[in-house]
Amino acid sequence: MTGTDDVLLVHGGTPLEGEIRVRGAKNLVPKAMVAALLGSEPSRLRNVPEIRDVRVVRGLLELHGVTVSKGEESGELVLDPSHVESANVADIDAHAGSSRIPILFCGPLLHRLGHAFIPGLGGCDIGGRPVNFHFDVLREFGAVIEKRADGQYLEAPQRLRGCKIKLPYPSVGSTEQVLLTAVLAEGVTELSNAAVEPEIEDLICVLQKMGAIISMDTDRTIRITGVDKLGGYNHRALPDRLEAASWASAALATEGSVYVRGASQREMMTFLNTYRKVGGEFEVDDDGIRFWHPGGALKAIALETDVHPGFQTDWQQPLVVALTQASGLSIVHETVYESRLGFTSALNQMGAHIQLYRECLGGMPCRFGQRNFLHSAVVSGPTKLQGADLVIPDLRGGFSYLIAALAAQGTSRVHGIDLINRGYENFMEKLPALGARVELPA
Ligand SMILES: CC(=O)N[C@H]1[C@@H](OP(=O)(O)OP(=O)(O)OC[C@H]2O[C@@H](n3ccc(=O)[nH]c3=O)[C@H](O)[C@@H]2O)O[C@H](CO)[C@@H](O)[C@@H]1O
Ligand SMILES: C=C(OP(=O)(O)O)C(=O)O
Repeated sequence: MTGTDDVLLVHGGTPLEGEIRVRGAKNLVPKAMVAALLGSEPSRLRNVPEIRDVRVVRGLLELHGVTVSKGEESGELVLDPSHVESANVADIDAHAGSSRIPILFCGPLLHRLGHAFIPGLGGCDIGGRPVNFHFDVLREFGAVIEKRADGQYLEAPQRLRGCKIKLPYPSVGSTEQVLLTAVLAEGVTELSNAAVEPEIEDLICVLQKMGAIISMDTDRTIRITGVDKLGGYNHRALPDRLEAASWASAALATEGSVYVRGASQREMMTFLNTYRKVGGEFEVDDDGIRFWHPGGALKAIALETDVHPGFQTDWQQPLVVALTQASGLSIVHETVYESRLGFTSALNQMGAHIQLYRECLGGMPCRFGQRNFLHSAVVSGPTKLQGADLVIPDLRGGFSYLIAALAAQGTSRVHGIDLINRGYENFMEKLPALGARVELPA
């Protein structure tokens, strides 16, 4: 989608009503695809959504000699890593800036080839997003890393060795980096202060199916005993709890009712508690969750994002739009990314009252408190929103703008909607299916 195709006209004021389906998680599927590189046999991944991050990783895997084909069922990929050693990676630069996943190729490529080249990373612009933890842990395993103008060049002069690591912060990507590297390293790796997001547990399930030996303690410690060889896996990806929560927030902000087929309660417990506190209702059944606005006033809340099992940061932006419709003052403290509240200035242009603060307004001071980042917000509501011209800043901010435009009176022009394809499967079909009045400009 380019040019005017990348603009969506949203005519607001209609509640979202109906049913949509979510498939496998954006934050698991691409990583499970990378894990296939570690195997000596083909892997089968099911419940794969058609989103851009999956296409990007597919392209990178193919460049590295992995054959990726459709399986028998819809949403199934078969990944065959038999020819990785003979791959030609001359075109890898074309993938620079496309997503954050290339950094996770380090361990698997070092094991298979003894070297790896990682082009510049992409991902959402919601903070500095350094990768220092990743390279620090890879050095602990014995990798040698050289920064070049076009990316990072890594070598493993000998087989990588298991090690004892403590992450400075429970980073999701760094935990996955350790897992994907330690499973084939020599000896035992002990990772403390690890992230324990549901997508990480699902990645551990994938690796265990391949033959890895991984145990998790209750204190964020993960122990991995390296093995000499891994096989393939057959795995159904866990559902996307982030997309599910986005549709739930859209139902609340537009005073609608949306059944999210595929949504799973277990991974959404913290979100569901918060949803209930705001005044949203939900009903869980075996196939999904229905979310709705029961009528009457929504309630203001205090919200702090955190690592799992806290309130996931990717849930924050869509829910903030619903908080503009709650009565009273809501407080939002973003503790995972230092710049994830910038999207609120456009909401203010639409009529919201959101004031940002440098101080930690949550219960606990966070890493950003003394560092001049506008990472807390006070949302005063309820406020009527008016349609506006909006430019999408990042993935969740983009979906939040769609929600705001749907909740607003009048028409909004939303620019840059292609970015939403990174993580929301078929959202252009799902919106009208829920009764949203959206159109591409003539
Ligand atoms: C593709 C994917 O799965 N993306 C998710 C992943 O991102 P990602 O894995 O990039 O996020 P991390 O958990 O690593 O980042 C968390 C915090 O750690 C910091 N940090 C991280 C690595 C590092 O080397 N140095 C460092 O300082 C980051 O700047 C950030 O402040 O987890 C985030 C937190 O749940 C989610 O918002 C993203 O949707
Ligand atoms: C921040 C996100 O993703 P990424 O890490 O891929 O940029 C997200 O999914 O909201």
